[in-house]
Order: sequence, then C-alpha cells, then structure tokens
Amino acid sequence: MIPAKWRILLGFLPIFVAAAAVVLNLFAKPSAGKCSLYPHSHYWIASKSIVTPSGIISGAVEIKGGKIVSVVEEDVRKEHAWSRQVIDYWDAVVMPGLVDVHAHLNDPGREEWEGFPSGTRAAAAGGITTLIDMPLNSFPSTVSRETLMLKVNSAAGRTHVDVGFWGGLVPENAMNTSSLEDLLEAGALGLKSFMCPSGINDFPMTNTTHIKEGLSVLSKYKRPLLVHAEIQQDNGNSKLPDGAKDSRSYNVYFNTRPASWEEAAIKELLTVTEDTKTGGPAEGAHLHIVHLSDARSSLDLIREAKQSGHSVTVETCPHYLAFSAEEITDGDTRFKCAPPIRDAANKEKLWAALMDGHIDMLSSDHSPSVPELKLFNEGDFLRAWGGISSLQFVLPVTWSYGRNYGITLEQLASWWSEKPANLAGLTFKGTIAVGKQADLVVWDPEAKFVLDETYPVYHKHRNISAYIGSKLSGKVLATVLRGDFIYEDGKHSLLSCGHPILQ
Ligand SMILES: NC(=O)NC(NC(N)=O)C(=O)[O-]
Ligand SMILES: [Zn+2]
Ligand SMILES: [Zn+2]
Repeated sequence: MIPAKWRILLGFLPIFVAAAAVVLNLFAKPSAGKCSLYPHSHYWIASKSIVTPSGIISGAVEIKGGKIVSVVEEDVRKEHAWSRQVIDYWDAVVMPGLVDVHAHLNDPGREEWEGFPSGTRAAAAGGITTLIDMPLNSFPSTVSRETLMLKVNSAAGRTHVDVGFWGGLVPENAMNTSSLEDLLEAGALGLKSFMCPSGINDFPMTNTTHIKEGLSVLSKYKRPLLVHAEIQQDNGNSKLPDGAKDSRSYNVYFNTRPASWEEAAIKELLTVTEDTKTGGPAEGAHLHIVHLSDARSSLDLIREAKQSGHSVTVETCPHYLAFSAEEITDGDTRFKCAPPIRDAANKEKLWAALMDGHIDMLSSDHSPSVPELKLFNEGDFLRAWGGISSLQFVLPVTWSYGRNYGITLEQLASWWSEKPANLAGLTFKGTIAVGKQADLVVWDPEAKFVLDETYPVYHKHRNISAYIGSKLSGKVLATVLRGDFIYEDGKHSLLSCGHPILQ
C-alpha cells in the first residue's frame, strides 16, 4: 500500500511531467549536430496555403516519425500552442518537396565539377528533397552493379537530400541482358541513354536496337528508360570547318543542333515505344524523353504517340522556359546546353504545351563543370562544356517566369513533385497526403530577390550558373526531409541525413 502523501504526489506527477515538458520545449534550441534544425519528431506545420492533391487548403500537416499522419483543414494553433509543436508559416506556401529526376552530380570522379555534398546542399536550399542522379559525368559512368555501388558508397553520409540513381544503357550492357539485369537488381531506378555523343568517353551512344533491348529488360522490372533524344543529321552547320565559323556566336552554336535532330530521334524512338502498348512485347516498360527543347514537330509526334497508347512521357527544363536564343549574348557560354535553347516563339509553344499537359514534368538537368571548361575568356560556344547549372533556383525560376502564363501552385506541385516521383517509382514521395514521407518545401511566392554576389549559392561554382544576375520571385523559407528540417532561413542542419534510394 502506497502511503497517502505519496499517492497525492503521484497524482500530481502527470502535471509535473507536462510542466517540465513545457519548460524544456520553451528552451529547446535547434539541436545542432542532428539531422534537423528542430527537435520535434511529432509536430504540425500550419499555413493558409497547403498544396494537396485535392486542392489548396488552409490548415496543417501533422508529421510524426518522418511521415505525414494527417492533413487537416483546421486551425491547430490554439490546440497545440502550449507544446510549441506547431510551426506556423502563416501565408507562406507549403508544397511537397521537389523531386528532380535529372541532375548530374559527377561524384565520384569529377567532384571538382560538383559533388554530393555541394550539389545536395544546393538542392536543400532550393526546396528539392529528392534527386535522381544521372549515370554520366561521374567517373566511372554508372553502367554496372559495381559502378552503381561506387556511387552509393560515395553518396553514403554525404547527401543533404535523398538521392536515387539512374543506370546507364550503353551498347555493351544493352547486348548483355544479365549485366543489365544485374544493374537493375542492384537498385538502379531505371536507365538512361543517349542517341548522340554524350561528351563523356565512357558513356557511348545507343542506337534503336540497343534501346529496344533495354526496353525489353525494363518491362520485367516496370522501370523507365530516359533518353537524350537528338540524332546527328547532316543539316546542322557542324560540317563547316572550324575556321569558317564565329565560334563566339550563339547563333552559330544554335544552328549546329537544329530542331530536326530532336525530331529525328523522337521519330525513331516512337517506332520502338509501340512495344510498350498494352499487350505489346515491352508492356510495363516506359520511355521518358528528357529535356525537350523543340516545341514544334517533336512535340506533335509525342502527343500522337501518347494518344495511341504508347507509354511515353516528356520533361522540359526551366532554362528552355526562361531564356530564348535572341537574348543570349555571344560568348556567354553559361547558356550552352544540348539541345540548345531555341527562339522566343518556340519558348511560347513550350509554355503552352506545359500548361496543356502535353509536357508532363520539369527537371533541372543541372550539369555543371569546372569554370575553366566553360571557356569564358574565349567565349567559344563550339568548344565550351554544354550544361546549365541551376539546381538551387528551379522553383523560383519556374514560378517567376510561369506567373506570366498564369501557372497555379497545383501545377507546380504536379510538374516538380508528383509526376517526377511517379516516373522514378517513388510511391512514398511526391504529394502531401497521409502515409507519405514528410518531404516539404515552404516558400514565399511574393518574396523578391536578386541573385547577386551576396546571395548564398551552394553550387560548387556560382559563376557558371546562367541565373546569376537574375531578379527572381519565390523564396524558399524551409525544406523538410522525412520530417527533418534540413534547411531554414539560410541555415542547414549540421548532419547530412539524406538516404540513398535503391529500388
Ligand atoms: N554530359 C552531359 O551532362 N550532358 C548534358 N548536357 C547538356 N544538357 O547540355 C545532357 O544532359 O545532355
Ligand atoms: Zn542530355
Ligand atoms: Zn543531363
């Protein structure tokens, strides 16, 4: 029998515990050294603008153990205020974290171009919570189980966001089913190939036969093939001897890779994607065309193929939507990429296709190099490295330019989170819904900023980014990865707690 005075004291115990919890919470500081800037594992994020699959709501997202456990259209602030478990963002937008299915992090092997630590820090600061890394520009290229393991080992404990990996489809493994299966069994989320030279020696291009083989293996795994769709034609002016061209001229570069290269590649691809139709020999496989630039005939072909049941999707990138050939200054090789940024009328058509749903999603195609390879002194468009560096800015860029076309927050979430997560088979990410991982970006659509010398940039080489000097609106306030605040207001959590994602 417990003496009466102890029983009275025990009766007060829950009150003591609650009071202690309140005091501890009041003095809780961001816990340095951990994965999150906040100590909570069960909390609510409140806002008047939460982007869910069923529309924008005013309310709160309840997060517990890294997952979304409820999404409520109620004011939870009063109910939970005492515990300081509500983080209130008022008018800021809460969206699913971005899933970037096309980034070149070049690690291991070319870390001086960009590595997992710098690339994923930039991603976190930009509201991207998941990156799928491309199999080329690192060394060696990711074309086998062994080379995938090099990637995974290099990423371990060094990424601020979750990172998945595409494997490379190259002639050698395309003709060797067991090696391709081995790469997929090891966890590659899908494959990627080039129909023109990739610029990387150990990543040779594939032809239609290789692509057909790849799709047939992928159909068993129900994973996608991503293709860089350009086929070299004789109609570019690349045949001119170098001396006859002003290599500083953007127009000269632009004309070396005309839209007919994209069109030719897509025409060929669509002969193979017949097989992906329901009942076809490669049913279950899916073809995804990366970084579409030509919004004319290439897009018409894709639209028709989709209508006749091919399993095909297409992405474009913010640089094709933000810039036009007419605005690019000669010698400014920051804007060199392949396929090239085309004329302003083409850009308008890209926007129209995106708004109509004919372009399914967006990706960064962040493809940096060391500044020396951009040949800024010579301004040589023909010899400079092709690739735009943009990872940290894709959300404000899409928003700033897209506002003029009337884009909605729901569209942003679909293009940047839901559709890319589906492409990569990440059923546990991509939307704000009960049961999903709590990957979120909180951002202020009205905040304006200039990307000048003072702006913190986490890419390895800020001067190669095509966006430096731009005025943008839409500022990322906080990024949440599986419930952890990995970024808020210029601060990153001290530990890099991103996970590798293997299928
Ligand atoms: N080797 C590359 O990173 N190439 C990339 N380069 C671009 N887009 O200019 C690409 O995705 O094709
Ligand atoms: Zn490409
Ligand atoms: Zn790329």
